[in-house]
Amino acid sequence: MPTATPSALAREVIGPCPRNSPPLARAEAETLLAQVPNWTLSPDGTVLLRDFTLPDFAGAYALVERIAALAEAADHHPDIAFGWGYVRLSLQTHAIGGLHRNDFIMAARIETLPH
Ligand SMILES: C[C@H](O)[C@H](O)[C@H]1CNC2=NC(N)=NC(=O)C2=N1
Repeated sequence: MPTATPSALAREVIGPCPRNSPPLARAEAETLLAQVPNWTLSPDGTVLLRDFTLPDFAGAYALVERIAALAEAADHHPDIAFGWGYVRLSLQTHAIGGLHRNDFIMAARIETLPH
């Protein structure tokens, strides 16, 4: 269960997102998606998605705890669903109802967690 070295994207600062910022256009989101290859875009291009498979419920719960701690530290929070053997994440910047660079930074940070 090695911890990945943070990518350049993961080391960027998650800054404030003014409510009038335009969400990323689909083409911009797809360019950033190349830097978080385990993630996908929702069909409408407004949400970043990631599924993890874990060995059991305890493994899923432990990963949720690590993600929650990271999210609190960054003040940027994915929606999380989990159960026996899985964790499902959705990331969006609620303030703008779409994707911001912050979502991709958070996704890249989540990739550094052991799982
Ligand atoms: C006040 C606080 O900084 C904001 O509500 C933050 C908290 N976490 C957040 N998380 C996400 N995913 N989107 C947001 O817009 C958001 N806003």
